[in-house]
Amino acid sequence: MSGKEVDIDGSVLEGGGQILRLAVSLSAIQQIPIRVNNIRAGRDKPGLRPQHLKGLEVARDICGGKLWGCSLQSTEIVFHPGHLLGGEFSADTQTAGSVSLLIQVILPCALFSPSPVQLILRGGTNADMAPQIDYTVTVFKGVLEKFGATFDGSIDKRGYFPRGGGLVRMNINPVSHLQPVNLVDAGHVTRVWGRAFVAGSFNIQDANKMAQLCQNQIQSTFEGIPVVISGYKEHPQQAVGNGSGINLFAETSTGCIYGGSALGKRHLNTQEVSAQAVSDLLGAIKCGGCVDSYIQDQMIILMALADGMSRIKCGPLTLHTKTAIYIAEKLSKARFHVEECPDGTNLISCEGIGMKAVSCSPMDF
Ligand SMILES: Nc1ncnc2c1ncn2[C@@H]1O[C@H](COP(=O)(O)OP(=O)(O)OP(=O)(O)O)[C@@H](O)[C@H]1O
Repeated sequence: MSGKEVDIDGSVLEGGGQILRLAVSLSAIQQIPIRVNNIRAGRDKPGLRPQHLKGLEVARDICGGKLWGCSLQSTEIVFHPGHLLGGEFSADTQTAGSVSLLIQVILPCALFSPSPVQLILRGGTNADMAPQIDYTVTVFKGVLEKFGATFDGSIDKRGYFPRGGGLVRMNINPVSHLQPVNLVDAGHVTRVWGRAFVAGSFNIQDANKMAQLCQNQIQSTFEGIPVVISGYKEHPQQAVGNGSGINLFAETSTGCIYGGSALGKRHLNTQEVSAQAVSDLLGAIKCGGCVDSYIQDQMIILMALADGMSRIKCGPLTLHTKTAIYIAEKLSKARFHVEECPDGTNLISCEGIGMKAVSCSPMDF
C-alpha cells in the first residue's frame, strides 16, 4: 500500500454501502487508488456485510485490481484498480444480499470495459432496502438507455429473505461514451403495468388479490389509460424459498418510467402490501419529477461519467442522492448543481467528464 490513495470517509451523509459501491466503481473506471474508512458507520452493524464483500471482490476482478481489508465486518479497505477487462464474472452473496446492488457496483465498470461482460450473479433478487431485480431491469434499464447504454439477460431463479439463492445472468456491451440526458418534461402517464408475485408456500390467490387491489386503486386514479397488473405464483424451479411482493411501473408521454414496489413479510397482509406499492408509485408520479426517488441516486454516476451536460428534474433530493453527488465530486471532475424550482421540484444538472472506453486495439505485426 503506497499511501497515494484518495481517502473516502464511509460515514458521510447516508453512511451506508452505497458510498463503497460508488467509490469503488469510480475508482476502477478512472484508475484512481482509494482508501475507504468508517465503512457503513451510519448503520446498526457497521463494516462489510457479505453482499458488500462480494461486490468488492468482483469489482477487483473486473479491473485486475488489488484489494486489502476485504473481510466481513471490516471498516476499512484499500483498493488499487488495474485495467478494466471484458469476459465472464460471477458473484454470490450467499445470503439474500441483493443482486441488484451487485449490479450497481459492476455495471458502470462493465460499460467502459474493452470487450463485452457477462455476469452470473447469485443472491436475493427481491430483497428489502434495495432495488428488486424487476426494478433494475425496467426502471434502471430505461434510464440507462437514455444515456445510450443497455444490457440484457435473464432472471433464472428468484431468491428472497433470508435464504437468497436467486440467479441472474446479464450481458453488457461496452459503450464508447455515455451521452448526456435532458429529462425535464415529465409529461402525463400513458400506461401502468406490474406484477404481484408469491413463491413457495404462499397461494396464487394472494398474488391475484394483490394484483386486483392495485389494479382497482390505480385505475380509479388514472381513468382511461391502460392498467395491467397480473398475479403470479413463481414456478418452484424458478424460486428458492418463500416470498411475496409487488412491482408496479408507470410510463409517461415523454418516456419517463417510475417504479413503486413492496415486499410481503412472513405473514402476508395483501392489503398492506398493495397499499404500500400503490402509494410508492403514486408518490413518485405526483412529485412532478421525471424520475422516482430511488433512481435519483442511481443515475448520479451516469451523469458524472457522461459526455456533456445532463439535466434531470426530480422531487425532493434524497440523502442517498446527496451522498452520491458528494462521492462523484470527490472522485471525479464532474460538478453538480441543484436548483430548487418554483413548483417544488429540483433540477439536478451536471457537466459530466466524458469518460471514454479503453478500446482493445488489435496487435500490429
Ligand atoms: N424500493 C426500492 N426500489 C428501488 N431502489 C431502492 C429501493 N430501496 C432502496 N433502493 C436503492 O438501493 C440502494 C441502497 O443503498 P444503501 O447504501 O442504503 O444500501 P446497502 O448497500 O444495503 O447498505 P446499507 O446496508 O449500508 O444500507 C440505493 O441505491 C437505493 O436507491
